[in-house]
Amino acid sequence: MTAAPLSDDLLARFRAIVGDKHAVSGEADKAPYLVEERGLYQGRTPLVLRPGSTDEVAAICKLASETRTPLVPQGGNTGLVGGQIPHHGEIVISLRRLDKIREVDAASSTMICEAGVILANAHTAAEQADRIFPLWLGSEGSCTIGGNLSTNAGGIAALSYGIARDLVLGLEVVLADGRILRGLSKLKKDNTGYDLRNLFIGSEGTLGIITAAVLKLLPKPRTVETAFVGLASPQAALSLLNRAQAAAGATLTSFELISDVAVSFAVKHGPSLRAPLVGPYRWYVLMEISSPREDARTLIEDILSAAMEDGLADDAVIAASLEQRKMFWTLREVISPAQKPEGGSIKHDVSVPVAAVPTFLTDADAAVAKLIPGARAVAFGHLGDGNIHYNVSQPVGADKAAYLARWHEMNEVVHAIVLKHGGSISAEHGIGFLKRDELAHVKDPVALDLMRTLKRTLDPLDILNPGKVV
Ligand SMILES: O=C(O)CC[C@@H](O)C(=O)O
Ligand SMILES: [Zn+2]
Repeated sequence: MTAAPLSDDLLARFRAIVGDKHAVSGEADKAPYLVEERGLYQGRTPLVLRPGSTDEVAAICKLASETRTPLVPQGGNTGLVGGQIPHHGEIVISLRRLDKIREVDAASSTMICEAGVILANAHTAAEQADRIFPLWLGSEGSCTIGGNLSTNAGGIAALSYGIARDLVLGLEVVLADGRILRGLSKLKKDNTGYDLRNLFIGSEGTLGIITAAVLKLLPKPRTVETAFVGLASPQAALSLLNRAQAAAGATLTSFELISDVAVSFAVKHGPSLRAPLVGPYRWYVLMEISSPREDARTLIEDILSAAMEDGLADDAVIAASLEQRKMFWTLREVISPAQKPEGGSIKHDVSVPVAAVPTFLTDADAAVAKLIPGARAVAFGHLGDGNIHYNVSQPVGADKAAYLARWHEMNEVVHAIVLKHGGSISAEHGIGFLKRDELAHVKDPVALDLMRTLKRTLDPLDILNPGKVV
Protein backbone atom coordinates (compact mmCIF):
# COMPACT_ATOMS: atom_id res chain seq x y z
CA MET A 1 0.00 0.00 0.00
CA THR A 2 1.34 3.43 -0.88
CA ALA A 3 -0.43 6.53 0.34
CA ALA A 4 -1.27 9.06 -2.38
CA PRO A 5 0.95 12.16 -2.20
CA LEU A 6 -0.67 14.87 -0.10
CA SER A 7 -1.33 18.23 -1.75
CA ASP A 8 0.61 21.30 -0.69
CA ASP A 9 -2.64 22.90 0.34
CA LEU A 10 -3.49 20.05 2.70
CA LEU A 11 0.00 19.96 4.16
CA ALA A 12 -0.28 23.70 4.81
CA ARG A 13 -3.54 23.15 6.74
CA PHE A 14 -1.81 20.57 8.95
CA ARG A 15 1.19 22.86 9.46
CA ALA A 16 -1.09 25.68 10.53
CA ILE A 17 -2.41 23.61 13.45
CA VAL A 18 0.98 23.34 15.16
CA GLY A 19 2.67 26.39 13.63
CA ASP A 20 5.63 26.34 11.23
CA LYS A 21 8.17 26.00 14.02
CA HIS A 22 6.73 22.62 15.00
CA ALA A 23 6.03 21.24 11.54
CA VAL A 24 9.15 19.44 10.36
CA SER A 25 9.63 18.92 6.64
CA GLY A 26 13.37 19.33 5.94
CA GLU A 27 15.01 16.02 5.03
CA ALA A 28 17.70 16.19 7.73
CA ASP A 29 15.25 17.27 10.43
CA LYS A 30 12.81 14.50 9.56
CA ALA A 31 15.48 11.78 9.48
CA PRO A 32 15.48 10.87 13.21
CA TYR A 33 11.73 10.15 13.07
CA LEU A 34 12.08 7.77 10.16
CA VAL A 35 14.55 5.14 11.31
CA GLU A 36 14.22 2.83 14.26
CA GLU A 37 16.63 1.42 16.77
CA ARG A 38 17.52 -1.77 14.95
CA GLY A 39 17.77 -0.21 11.50
CA LEU A 40 15.23 -2.73 10.19
CA TYR A 41 12.98 -0.13 8.62
CA GLN A 42 13.38 3.17 6.84
CA GLY A 43 10.18 5.21 6.76
CA ARG A 44 9.24 8.25 4.71
CA THR A 45 6.93 11.18 5.33
CA PRO A 46 6.15 14.59 3.89
CA LEU A 47 5.67 16.04 7.37
CA VAL A 48 6.34 15.47 11.07
CA LEU A 49 3.88 17.36 13.26
CA ARG A 50 4.88 18.20 16.82
CA PRO A 51 1.68 19.30 18.60
CA GLY A 52 2.05 21.10 21.92
CA SER A 53 -1.36 20.34 23.43
CA THR A 54 -4.16 17.79 23.47
CA ASP A 55 -6.33 20.27 21.56
CA GLU A 56 -3.75 20.42 18.78
CA VAL A 57 -3.67 16.60 18.62
CA ALA A 58 -7.47 16.66 18.40
CA ALA A 59 -7.40 19.25 15.59
CA ILE A 60 -4.89 17.12 13.66
CA CYS A 61 -7.07 14.02 13.98
CA LYS A 62 -10.18 15.93 12.99
CA LEU A 63 -8.53 17.25 9.84
CA ALA A 64 -7.04 13.83 9.12
CA SER A 65 -10.51 12.29 9.36
CA GLU A 66 -12.12 14.92 7.18
CA THR A 67 -9.47 14.42 4.52
CA ARG A 68 -8.77 10.71 5.05
CA THR A 69 -5.12 11.41 5.76
CA PRO A 70 -3.27 8.59 7.51
CA LEU A 71 -1.26 9.41 10.66
CA VAL A 72 1.49 7.51 12.49
CA PRO A 73 1.74 8.46 16.19
CA GLN A 74 5.25 8.38 17.64
CA GLY A 75 6.74 8.74 21.13
CA GLY A 76 10.44 8.27 21.83
CA ASN A 77 10.89 6.12 18.72
CA THR A 78 12.33 3.20 20.68
CA GLY A 79 9.76 0.59 19.54
CA LEU A 80 11.14 -2.73 18.39
CA VAL A 81 8.47 -3.88 15.93
CA GLY A 82 8.28 -0.93 13.51
CA GLY A 83 4.94 0.32 14.85
CA GLN A 84 6.12 3.93 15.08
CA ILE A 85 7.49 4.16 11.53
CA PRO A 86 5.59 5.72 8.57
CA HIS A 87 6.11 2.85 6.15
CA HIS A 88 3.87 4.29 3.44
CA GLY A 89 4.48 8.03 3.54
CA GLU A 90 1.97 8.84 6.33
CA ILE A 91 2.20 12.06 8.35
CA VAL A 92 4.04 11.46 11.64
CA ILE A 93 2.52 12.94 14.76
CA SER A 94 5.22 13.14 17.39
CA LEU A 95 3.90 13.45 20.95
CA ARG A 96 7.22 14.50 22.45
CA ARG A 97 6.23 18.10 23.12
CA LEU A 98 3.42 16.93 25.40
CA ASP A 99 5.99 16.59 28.13
CA LYS A 100 4.33 18.06 31.20
CA ILE A 101 3.84 16.26 34.46
CA ARG A 102 0.50 17.82 35.23
CA GLU A 103 0.28 16.67 38.83
CA VAL A 104 1.90 14.48 41.46
CA ASP A 105 -0.59 13.54 44.18
CA ALA A 106 1.47 11.78 46.84
CA ALA A 107 -1.49 11.29 49.17
CA SER A 108 -3.46 9.43 46.48
CA SER A 109 -0.27 7.85 45.12
CA THR A 110 -0.99 9.04 41.59
CA MET A 111 0.73 11.15 38.99
CA ILE A 112 -0.68 12.67 35.81
CA CYS A 113 1.81 12.57 32.95
CA GLU A 114 1.38 13.74 29.39
CA ALA A 115 2.25 11.30 26.64
CA GLY A 116 5.62 12.82 25.78
CA VAL A 117 7.08 12.63 29.31
CA ILE A 118 10.29 10.63 29.16
CA LEU A 119 9.96 7.58 31.40
CA ALA A 120 13.10 8.49 33.38
CA ASN A 121 11.60 11.92 34.11
CA ALA A 122 8.47 10.25 35.44
CA HIS A 123 10.74 8.20 37.74
CA THR A 124 12.44 11.34 39.03
CA ALA A 125 9.14 13.11 39.70
CA ALA A 126 7.84 10.09 41.61
CA GLU A 127 11.05 9.87 43.67
CA GLN A 128 10.77 13.53 44.63
CA ALA A 129 7.45 12.65 46.24
CA ASP A 130 9.06 9.65 47.99
CA ARG A 131 7.26 7.25 45.67
CA ILE A 132 8.20 5.03 42.76
CA PHE A 133 6.66 4.56 39.34
CA PRO A 134 7.75 0.94 38.90
CA LEU A 135 8.06 0.55 35.13
CA TRP A 136 11.72 0.11 34.28
CA LEU A 137 13.05 -0.47 30.78
CA GLY A 138 16.46 -0.32 29.13
CA SER A 139 15.26 2.59 26.99
CA GLU A 140 13.86 4.63 29.90
CA GLY A 141 16.14 7.59 29.10
CA SER A 142 14.39 8.15 25.78
CA CYS A 143 11.10 6.22 25.65
CA THR A 144 7.92 8.11 26.56
CA ILE A 145 4.89 7.39 28.70
CA GLY A 146 2.61 7.50 25.66
CA GLY A 147 4.72 4.90 23.89
CA ASN A 148 4.96 2.77 27.03
CA LEU A 149 1.19 2.69 27.38
CA SER A 150 0.29 2.34 23.72
CA THR A 151 2.61 -0.69 23.51
CA ASN A 152 1.78 -1.95 27.02
CA ALA A 153 5.50 -2.17 27.88
CA GLY A 154 6.77 -4.80 30.33
CA GLY A 155 10.33 -4.39 31.58
CA ILE A 156 12.43 -5.74 34.41
CA ALA A 157 10.11 -5.40 37.38
CA ALA A 158 6.82 -6.62 35.91
CA LEU A 159 7.22 -9.75 38.03
CA SER A 160 6.04 -7.88 41.09
CA TYR A 161 4.60 -4.56 39.91
CA GLY A 162 2.88 -5.68 36.73
CA ILE A 163 3.09 -4.47 33.15
CA ALA A 164 2.19 -0.98 31.90
CA ARG A 165 -1.56 -1.61 31.92
CA ASP A 166 -1.41 -2.54 35.60
CA LEU A 167 0.05 0.86 36.42
CA VAL A 168 -2.63 3.07 34.90
CA LEU A 169 -5.81 4.41 36.48
CA GLY A 170 -7.07 6.81 33.86
CA LEU A 171 -6.42 8.00 30.32
CA GLU A 172 -6.98 10.99 28.11
CA VAL A 173 -7.26 9.84 24.51
CA VAL A 174 -7.83 11.62 21.21
CA LEU A 175 -10.07 9.57 18.94
CA ALA A 176 -9.71 9.24 15.19
CA ASP A 177 -12.45 11.83 14.55
CA GLY A 178 -10.83 14.35 16.89
CA ARG A 179 -13.09 13.86 19.89
CA ILE A 180 -11.31 13.76 23.25
CA LEU A 181 -12.06 10.98 25.72
CA ARG A 182 -11.50 12.71 29.05
CA GLY A 183 -10.85 9.78 31.34
CA LEU A 184 -8.18 11.05 33.72
CA SER A 185 -9.78 9.30 36.66
CA LYS A 186 -7.87 8.46 39.83
CA LEU A 187 -10.34 5.79 40.83
CA LYS A 188 -9.36 2.22 41.41
CA LYS A 189 -13.00 1.27 41.67
CA ASP A 190 -15.29 2.50 38.92
CA ASN A 191 -17.62 -0.22 37.73
CA THR A 192 -19.63 1.86 35.32
CA GLY A 193 -19.42 -0.18 32.17
CA TYR A 194 -16.86 -1.43 29.70
CA ASP A 195 -13.14 -1.11 30.32
CA LEU A 196 -12.35 1.49 27.65
CA ARG A 197 -8.99 2.35 29.17
CA ASN A 198 -7.60 -1.09 28.52
CA LEU A 199 -8.72 -0.95 24.89
CA PHE A 200 -6.31 1.86 24.18
CA ILE A 201 -3.44 0.51 26.25
CA GLY A 202 -1.57 -1.91 24.00
CA SER A 203 -3.42 -0.83 20.84
CA GLU A 204 -0.20 0.67 19.45
CA GLY A 205 -1.91 3.87 18.35
CA THR A 206 -4.39 2.08 16.10
CA LEU A 207 -7.54 2.89 18.09
CA GLY A 208 -6.77 6.33 19.51
CA ILE A 209 -3.87 8.56 20.53
CA ILE A 210 -3.12 8.60 24.25
CA THR A 211 -2.27 12.18 25.26
CA ALA A 212 -2.11 11.86 29.08
CA ALA A 213 -2.50 9.27 31.81
CA VAL A 214 -3.08 8.93 35.53
CA LEU A 215 -0.29 6.62 36.68
CA LYS A 216 -0.15 4.63 39.88
CA LEU A 217 2.68 5.35 42.30
CA LEU A 218 3.93 3.02 44.99
CA PRO A 219 5.81 3.55 48.24
CA LYS A 220 9.57 3.61 47.87
CA PRO A 221 11.06 0.36 49.21
CA ARG A 222 13.20 0.76 52.35
CA THR A 223 15.81 -1.82 51.31
CA VAL A 224 16.85 -3.13 47.91
CA GLU A 225 19.32 -5.96 47.35
CA THR A 226 20.54 -7.24 44.02
CA ALA A 227 22.40 -10.47 43.27
CA PHE A 228 24.10 -12.03 40.29
CA VAL A 229 23.94 -15.81 40.35
CA GLY A 230 25.75 -18.43 38.26
CA LEU A 231 23.94 -21.68 37.61
CA ALA A 232 23.94 -24.71 35.36
CA SER A 233 20.55 -24.67 33.67
CA PRO A 234 17.23 -22.87 33.15
CA GLN A 235 15.70 -25.67 35.23
CA ALA A 236 17.91 -24.70 38.18
CA ALA A 237 16.92 -21.05 37.60
CA LEU A 238 13.24 -22.01 37.64
CA SER A 239 13.65 -23.87 40.94
CA LEU A 240 15.48 -20.87 42.38
CA LEU A 241 12.65 -18.59 41.19
CA ASN A 242 10.05 -20.70 42.94
CA ARG A 243 12.02 -20.78 46.16
CA ALA A 244 12.73 -17.06 46.03
CA GLN A 245 9.04 -16.29 45.51
CA ALA A 246 8.08 -18.57 48.37
CA ALA A 247 10.53 -16.79 50.67
CA ALA A 248 10.18 -13.20 49.46
CA GLY A 249 6.67 -13.04 47.96
CA ALA A 250 5.98 -9.79 46.14
CA THR A 251 9.26 -8.31 47.40
CA LEU A 252 11.01 -10.40 44.74
CA THR A 253 10.80 -7.61 42.16
CA SER A 254 13.09 -8.89 39.38
CA PHE A 255 14.24 -12.28 38.23
CA GLU A 256 16.13 -12.12 34.96
CA LEU A 257 17.63 -15.13 33.22
CA ILE A 258 20.75 -14.50 31.13
CA SER A 259 22.70 -16.99 29.03
CA ASP A 260 26.49 -17.08 28.92
CA VAL A 261 26.46 -15.84 25.31
CA ALA A 262 24.41 -12.78 26.33
CA VAL A 263 26.80 -12.00 29.20
CA SER A 264 29.83 -12.37 26.93
CA PHE A 265 28.32 -10.00 24.32
CA ALA A 266 27.54 -7.44 27.05
CA VAL A 267 31.04 -7.63 28.54
CA LYS A 268 32.65 -7.42 25.10
CA HIS A 269 30.62 -4.50 23.76
CA GLY A 270 29.33 -2.75 26.90
CA PRO A 271 30.90 0.27 28.59
CA SER A 272 33.94 -1.18 30.49
CA LEU A 273 31.99 -3.93 32.22
CA ARG A 274 33.41 -6.90 34.06
CA ALA A 275 31.65 -10.23 34.45
CA PRO A 276 30.32 -10.15 38.06
CA LEU A 277 31.32 -13.78 38.71
CA VAL A 278 34.56 -15.56 37.88
CA GLY A 279 32.80 -18.54 36.30
CA PRO A 280 32.12 -18.82 33.54
CA TYR A 281 28.75 -20.44 34.08
CA ARG A 282 26.36 -21.56 31.40
CA TRP A 283 23.48 -19.47 32.82
CA TYR A 284 23.06 -16.50 35.11
CA VAL A 285 20.23 -14.96 37.10
CA LEU A 286 19.99 -11.31 38.06
CA MET A 287 17.56 -11.07 40.95
CA GLU A 288 16.39 -8.22 43.09
CA ILE A 289 14.45 -7.96 46.32
CA SER A 290 12.81 -4.62 47.21
CA SER A 291 11.28 -4.58 50.66
CA PRO A 292 9.27 -2.06 52.67
CA ARG A 293 11.18 -3.35 55.72
CA GLU A 294 14.88 -3.66 56.61
CA ASP A 295 14.95 -7.32 55.64
CA ALA A 296 15.98 -7.44 51.96
CA ARG A 297 19.58 -8.36 52.80
CA THR A 298 18.65 -11.24 55.11
CA LEU A 299 16.08 -12.51 52.67
CA ILE A 300 18.42 -12.58 49.68
CA GLU A 301 21.28 -14.08 51.72
CA ASP A 302 19.06 -16.84 53.08
CA ILE A 303 17.66 -17.66 49.64
CA LEU A 304 21.09 -17.79 48.03
CA SER A 305 22.89 -19.73 50.73
CA ALA A 306 20.15 -22.38 50.77
CA ALA A 307 20.29 -22.54 46.93
CA MET A 308 24.05 -23.03 47.01
CA GLU A 309 23.89 -25.66 49.70
CA ASP A 310 21.30 -27.58 47.70
CA GLY A 311 23.33 -27.32 44.50
CA LEU A 312 20.82 -25.11 42.68
CA ALA A 313 23.24 -22.22 42.37
CA ASP A 314 26.97 -22.58 41.68
CA ASP A 315 28.03 -19.12 42.80
CA ALA A 316 26.44 -15.81 43.69
CA VAL A 317 27.45 -12.26 44.49
CA ILE A 318 25.26 -9.68 46.21
CA ALA A 319 25.95 -6.10 45.14
CA ALA A 320 28.09 -4.50 47.84
CA SER A 321 27.40 -0.93 46.80
CA LEU A 322 25.00 1.15 44.76
CA GLU A 323 27.70 1.35 42.13
CA GLN A 324 27.96 -2.42 41.88
CA ARG A 325 24.19 -2.74 41.71
CA LYS A 326 24.16 -0.26 38.83
CA MET A 327 26.89 -2.26 37.13
CA PHE A 328 24.78 -5.44 37.31
CA TRP A 329 21.84 -3.64 35.75
CA THR A 330 23.99 -1.95 33.10
CA LEU A 331 25.23 -5.35 32.10
CA ARG A 332 21.65 -6.52 31.73
CA GLU A 333 20.58 -3.42 29.80
CA VAL A 334 23.43 -3.50 27.28
CA ILE A 335 22.62 -7.03 26.16
CA SER A 336 20.11 -5.58 23.72
CA PRO A 337 22.46 -3.11 21.95
CA ALA A 338 25.43 -5.49 22.30
CA GLN A 339 23.86 -7.84 19.76
CA LYS A 340 24.30 -5.29 16.98
CA PRO A 341 28.10 -5.48 16.59
CA GLU A 342 27.80 -9.27 16.37
CA GLY A 343 26.04 -9.01 12.99
CA GLY A 344 22.51 -9.95 12.01
CA SER A 345 20.16 -10.90 14.84
CA ILE A 346 16.80 -12.60 14.37
CA LYS A 347 14.53 -11.72 17.29
CA HIS A 348 11.87 -13.62 19.14
CA ASP A 349 10.19 -11.75 22.00
CA VAL A 350 8.16 -14.67 23.28
CA SER A 351 6.44 -15.94 26.38
CA VAL A 352 5.48 -19.40 27.54
CA PRO A 353 4.09 -20.56 30.88
CA VAL A 354 6.91 -20.03 33.37
CA ALA A 355 7.34 -23.76 34.01
CA ALA A 356 7.76 -24.41 30.28
CA VAL A 357 10.74 -22.07 29.81
CA PRO A 358 13.43 -24.79 30.24
CA THR A 359 11.86 -27.13 27.65
CA PHE A 360 11.17 -24.23 25.32
CA LEU A 361 14.87 -23.31 25.43
CA THR A 362 16.05 -26.89 24.85
CA ASP A 363 13.65 -27.36 21.91
CA ALA A 364 14.44 -23.98 20.36
CA ASP A 365 18.22 -24.54 20.62
CA ALA A 366 17.88 -27.88 18.85
CA ALA A 367 15.65 -26.47 16.11
CA VAL A 368 17.89 -23.47 15.46
CA ALA A 369 21.06 -25.61 15.35
CA LYS A 370 19.37 -27.78 12.74
CA LEU A 371 18.11 -24.85 10.66
CA ILE A 372 21.28 -22.72 10.64
CA PRO A 373 24.30 -24.54 12.08
CA GLY A 374 26.57 -22.12 13.93
CA ALA A 375 23.81 -19.55 14.61
CA ARG A 376 24.26 -18.27 18.17
CA ALA A 377 21.25 -18.23 20.49
CA VAL A 378 21.39 -15.15 22.74
CA ALA A 379 18.66 -16.11 25.18
CA PHE A 380 17.83 -13.74 28.03
CA GLY A 381 14.83 -12.13 29.58
CA HIS A 382 12.26 -11.97 32.26
CA LEU A 383 12.05 -15.54 33.54
CA GLY A 384 9.63 -14.55 36.27
CA ASP A 385 7.15 -13.54 33.54
CA GLY A 386 7.91 -16.52 31.28
CA ASN A 387 9.16 -13.91 28.79
CA ILE A 388 12.35 -14.84 26.96
CA HIS A 389 14.11 -12.78 24.31
CA TYR A 390 15.24 -15.67 22.18
CA ASN A 391 17.38 -13.68 19.81
CA VAL A 392 19.62 -15.55 17.42
CA SER A 393 22.84 -13.96 16.15
CA GLN A 394 24.34 -14.98 12.84
CA PRO A 395 27.16 -17.54 12.73
CA VAL A 396 30.57 -15.88 13.11
CA GLY A 397 31.74 -14.65 9.70
CA ALA A 398 28.40 -15.29 7.94
CA ASP A 399 26.95 -12.84 5.43
CA LYS A 400 24.55 -10.57 7.32
CA ALA A 401 22.07 -9.99 4.50
CA ALA A 402 21.90 -13.68 3.63
CA TYR A 403 21.34 -14.50 7.29
CA LEU A 404 18.59 -11.89 7.77
CA ALA A 405 16.88 -13.15 4.62
CA ARG A 406 16.02 -16.22 6.68
CA TRP A 407 14.20 -14.16 9.34
CA HIS A 408 10.73 -15.53 8.63
CA GLU A 409 11.93 -19.09 8.21
CA MET A 410 13.55 -18.98 11.65
CA ASN A 411 10.56 -17.19 13.20
CA GLU A 412 8.35 -19.97 11.92
CA VAL A 413 10.47 -22.67 13.51
CA VAL A 414 10.86 -20.91 16.88
CA HIS A 415 7.28 -19.67 17.05
CA ALA A 416 5.97 -23.17 16.34
CA ILE A 417 7.72 -24.30 19.54
CA VAL A 418 6.30 -21.31 21.42
CA LEU A 419 2.77 -22.17 20.29
CA LYS A 420 3.27 -25.83 21.13
CA HIS A 421 3.91 -24.70 24.71
CA GLY A 422 0.82 -22.48 24.77
CA GLY A 423 2.89 -19.31 24.45
CA SER A 424 2.72 -15.93 22.72
CA ILE A 425 4.76 -14.68 19.75
CA SER A 426 4.89 -11.20 21.24
CA ALA A 427 5.32 -11.01 24.98
CA GLU A 428 6.11 -7.34 25.46
CA HIS A 429 7.23 -5.53 22.29
CA GLY A 430 3.87 -5.64 20.52
CA ILE A 431 2.86 -6.51 16.97
CA GLY A 432 3.52 -3.28 15.06
CA PHE A 433 4.47 -3.90 11.45
CA LEU A 434 6.94 -6.72 12.01
CA LYS A 435 4.48 -9.32 13.31
CA ARG A 436 1.21 -8.15 11.75
CA ASP A 437 0.98 -10.80 9.08
CA GLU A 438 2.06 -13.54 11.44
CA LEU A 439 -0.55 -12.50 14.00
CA ALA A 440 -3.26 -13.21 11.45
CA HIS A 441 -2.08 -16.83 11.36
CA VAL A 442 -1.63 -17.51 15.05
CA LYS A 443 -4.32 -15.51 16.82
CA ASP A 444 -7.61 -17.13 17.67
CA PRO A 445 -9.90 -16.27 14.71
CA VAL A 446 -12.69 -15.03 16.94
CA ALA A 447 -10.28 -12.76 18.84
CA LEU A 448 -8.93 -11.46 15.55
CA ASP A 449 -12.45 -10.80 14.31
CA LEU A 450 -13.26 -8.83 17.47
CA MET A 451 -10.05 -6.84 17.10
CA ARG A 452 -10.97 -5.93 13.53
CA THR A 453 -14.49 -4.98 14.60
CA LEU A 454 -13.06 -2.64 17.24
CA LYS A 455 -10.67 -1.12 14.72
CA ARG A 456 -13.50 -0.49 12.24
CA THR A 457 -15.68 0.99 14.97
CA LEU A 458 -13.13 3.35 16.48
CA ASP A 459 -11.26 4.22 13.30
CA PRO A 460 -13.66 3.59 10.40
CA LEU A 461 -11.53 5.52 7.91
CA ASP A 462 -8.32 3.73 8.93
CA ILE A 463 -6.32 6.87 9.57
CA LEU A 464 -4.66 5.84 12.86
CA ASN A 465 -1.43 3.92 12.32
CA PRO A 466 -2.83 2.03 9.32
CA GLY A 467 -1.31 -1.32 8.49
CA LYS A 468 -0.16 -1.97 12.05
CA VAL A 469 -1.36 -4.75 14.39
CA VAL A 470 -4.41 -5.87 12.34
O1 LIG B 1 16.84 -6.81 22.41
C1 LIG B 1 15.79 -7.34 22.75
O2 LIG B 1 15.22 -8.11 21.97
C2 LIG B 1 15.18 -7.14 24.14
C3 LIG B 1 14.89 -5.76 24.56
C4 LIG B 1 14.24 -5.60 25.93
O3 LIG B 1 12.93 -6.05 25.94
C5 LIG B 1 15.02 -6.20 27.06
O4 LIG B 1 14.42 -6.91 27.87
O5 LIG B 1 16.21 -5.91 27.18
ZN1 LIG C 1 12.44 -7.34 27.65
